Amino acid sequence: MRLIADKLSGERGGGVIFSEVDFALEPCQALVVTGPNGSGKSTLLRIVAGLLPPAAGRIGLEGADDPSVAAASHYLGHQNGMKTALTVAENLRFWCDFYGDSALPIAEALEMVALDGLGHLPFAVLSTGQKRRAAIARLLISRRPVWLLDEPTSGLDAASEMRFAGLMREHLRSGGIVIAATHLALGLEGASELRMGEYSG
Ligand SMILES: Nc1ncnc2c1ncn2[C@@H]1O[C@H](COP(=O)(O)OP(=O)(O)OP(=O)(O)O)[C@@H](O)[C@H]1O
Repeated sequence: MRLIADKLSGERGGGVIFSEVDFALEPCQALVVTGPNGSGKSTLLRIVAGLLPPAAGRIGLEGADDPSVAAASHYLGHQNGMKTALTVAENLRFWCDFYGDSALPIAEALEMVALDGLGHLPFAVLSTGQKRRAAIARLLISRRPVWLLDEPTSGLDAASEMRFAGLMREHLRSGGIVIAATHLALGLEGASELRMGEYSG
């Protein structure tokens, strides 16, 4: 399997944000997307995830049964994607049913993000960093080879950042692919970097 972006352009509100972006990623490889505010990192991730159409170019998986990245990916955006009125465990159960492929029991996923014992709480009462950790647990409950992460460590304390770096490394070791947009170091040695913001029209 190979994830290929070929001459991708992204538009927002009718204006071109970036153009001619190319990359190719194989299992065990990571791409860190950097660049100033507004340079198009989130737009690029949303295009890769299939949430926005590219203005031009192509994104897809070569050598997979389904060439769409959407079916093979977890997308963690700025929003955590959780219902505030449901408990943490109920939210994860929803996502597990949605993905339809249980990789790790919910209790174990919560342990991996150090939220064990908090699954019964309404998502709304968690702290900011705890909410982000619950959203990260969503990546663990079902196996999807491509992780698309937008500022994944936003709100995390140092211990949680280190724990999450370990989870990303484990995902890569087991043949996964990571694309992460970030302003912060993620602890992914050997990742390629795509620097946005050099588009001049
Ligand atoms: N729905 C929209 N309509 C018009 N313009 C938009 C829309 N969404 C985003 N933009 C613009 O597109 C540009 C790229 O935004 P994007 O969120 O992709 O940048 P970013 O690199 O992720 O920024 P940050 O580092 O602040 O998260 C920005 O100038 C933004 O204002």
